[in-house]
Amino acid sequence: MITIQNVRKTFPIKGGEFVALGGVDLDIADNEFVTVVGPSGCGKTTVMNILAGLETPTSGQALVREKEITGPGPDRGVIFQQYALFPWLTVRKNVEFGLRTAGVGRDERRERAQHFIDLVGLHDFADALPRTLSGGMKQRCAIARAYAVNPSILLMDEPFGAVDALTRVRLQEQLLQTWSQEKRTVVFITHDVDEAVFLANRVVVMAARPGRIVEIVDVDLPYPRTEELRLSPAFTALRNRVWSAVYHQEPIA
Ligand SMILES: Nc1ncnc2c1ncn2[C@@H]1O[C@H](COP(=O)(O)OP(=O)(O)OP(=O)(O)O)[C@@H](O)[C@H]1O
Repeated sequence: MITIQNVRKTFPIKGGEFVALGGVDLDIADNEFVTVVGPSGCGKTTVMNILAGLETPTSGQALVREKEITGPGPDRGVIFQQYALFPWLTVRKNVEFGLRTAGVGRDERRERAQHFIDLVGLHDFADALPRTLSGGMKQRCAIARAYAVNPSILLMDEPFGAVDALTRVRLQEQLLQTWSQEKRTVVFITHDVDEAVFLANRVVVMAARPGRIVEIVDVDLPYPRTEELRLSPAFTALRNRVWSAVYHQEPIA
């Protein structure tokens, strides 16, 4: 369970302070898939950085299982838009990396890495170097690497932002397949309204100046989410609702 309680975050700027988050409250249940969508600068990455333990709130609290987040930890895996793979290591070695750091023995490392490499569909590329992989494959490798250390929470900041539209759709389906087999709590940031609705149990819509939550939309659609579902009236209705919440935000005085 993640609890965000009245979190404010300000940054000093010339002549005062900039309010990046002006009081954010959110509870996320274990194994829930939450997406966060909103215009540029509304504070999505700031929320993520606070959950990752890379930033601290100016006031308010962020907690995991009732314990205040005080820094990064193995209970939270972070996946960014840039792949952040080690270019000199093969897929397998990249996935094993965190396990090695955690002191997991060789055989178990192998086994766990192989499990997640298979799960993200990179079986045939386990011994390939990142530069020989497509963008989508690199991102699947990053997902396998995050999963391998067995965090209960995955924090994903625009992970599919750098790939083409078709690959993006495939990656969404792949991620949901992985998640349905290995449930984790996922907080997933995106600019893409379709992606936000397709993936989530709940879509959190944020607005800027100050960064805040303006609406939370329950996505009451069954998993597995399929292409057919993506084209259904129920999906379109939810997508339109989220779209309106994002793009028809009242400018505030
Ligand atoms: N270190 C900092 N110093 C000053 N301002 C900052 C700092 N970090 C973030 N901000 C400001 O806080 C606001 C929120 O930034 P954040 O990166 O969280 O937004 P975002 O919603 O993730 O945006 P985008 O979608 O463009 O990535 C922005 O206006 C940004 O300029």
